[in-house]
Amino acid sequence: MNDYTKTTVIVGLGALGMLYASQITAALGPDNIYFLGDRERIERYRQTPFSINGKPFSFQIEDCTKVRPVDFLIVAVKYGALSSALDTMSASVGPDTTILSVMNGIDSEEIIAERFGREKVLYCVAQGMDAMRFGSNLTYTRPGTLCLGTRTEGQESRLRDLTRYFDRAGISYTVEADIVKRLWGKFMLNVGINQTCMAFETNYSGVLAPGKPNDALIGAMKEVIDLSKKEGVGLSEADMDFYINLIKTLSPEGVPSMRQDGMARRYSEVEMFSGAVRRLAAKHGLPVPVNDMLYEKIKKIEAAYPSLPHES
Ligand SMILES: NC(=O)C1=CN([C@@H]2O[C@H](COP(=O)(O)OP(=O)(O)OC[C@H]3O[C@@H](n4cnc5c(N)ncnc54)[C@H](OP(=O)(O)O)[C@@H]3O)[C@@H](O)[C@H]2O)C=CC1
Ligand SMILES: CC(C)(CO)C(=O)C(=O)O
Repeated sequence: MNDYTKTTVIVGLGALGMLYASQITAALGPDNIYFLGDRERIERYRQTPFSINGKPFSFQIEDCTKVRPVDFLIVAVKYGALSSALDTMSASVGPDTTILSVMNGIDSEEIIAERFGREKVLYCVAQGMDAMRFGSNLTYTRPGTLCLGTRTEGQESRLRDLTRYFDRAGISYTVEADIVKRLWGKFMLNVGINQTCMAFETNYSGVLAPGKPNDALIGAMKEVIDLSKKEGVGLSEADMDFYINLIKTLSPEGVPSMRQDGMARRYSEVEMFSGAVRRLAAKHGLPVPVNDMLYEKIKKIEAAYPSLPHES
């Protein structure tokens, strides 16, 4: 089978799902890429006009119960939806399927590996994109990069197959020597920027300027540096500066995915960020007051949502 006929399936028709589907379709055509849905989603999506940068976006969607195992599977849902996504994707996973999670946080790969087998899961960190989804409309100017790596012996050929496919699909990637450090570096950024933008209801310029949000950004990231040392990962302030500089390359009016959730009154990934920091910090007896403050602020915002919103 050549790389043009490899089949890719995406779980999560949101910001990143649309971003990668459109890139793959533009390079390789629409035939071998589709989204997975249950009956309700398929019906709902058929009645919804989707767009990317103002242009209509069309896509294939298949009933998740009626599909066969595929070559590549991209998991692109929010943290709260991961457990349902595992059910959605189960018929698409066979012994040769390679699974990639573009989710933020430090544990989605572990959760997926527990269900489907660790040999199938390559590690991935999605960074540098300025994707913003409001409703069914995605805008972006920077598609970012997927940082890839392995943590299980014997995955070299899976990684080689994937990078060959990405070369043809025009998806930017790097292969990381230390994927755990990369995962934690991005986690540190999200714990800072995503939570601060949501908690203070602001955008990148509001967080980067001197003031309380900026203090929270730096404080929350420094707590992750301390935690990373306890966990044997060893992030440094140089890593923090690298990630803050990355945010400075994005549009000052832009907002991260978590603030997009807040604006749409969707429950956020707070458990994947300060929730995880607090759980790990408790294990080490490490105080994390900035993350405690952000956690409480975000929970309070969510508690004031008018009614249970739909996930999208
Ligand atoms: N947006 C960004 O710029 C970046 C995001 N990330 C991370 O990537 C992950 C995805 O984020 P993002 O793309 O923004 O998320 P979105 O909220 O834009 O999209 C997630 C989509 O998943 C769908 N979904 C939920 N459950 C299921 C299911 N069981 N089966 C099929 N579809 C499902 C939802 O659709 P429905 O409406 O039908 O429920 C929703 O549209 C997150 O972990 C985020 O932190 C990482 C880097 C950048
Ligand atoms: C920090 C950022 C914007 C990186 O692209 C991100 O990961 C997010 O929006 O969740």
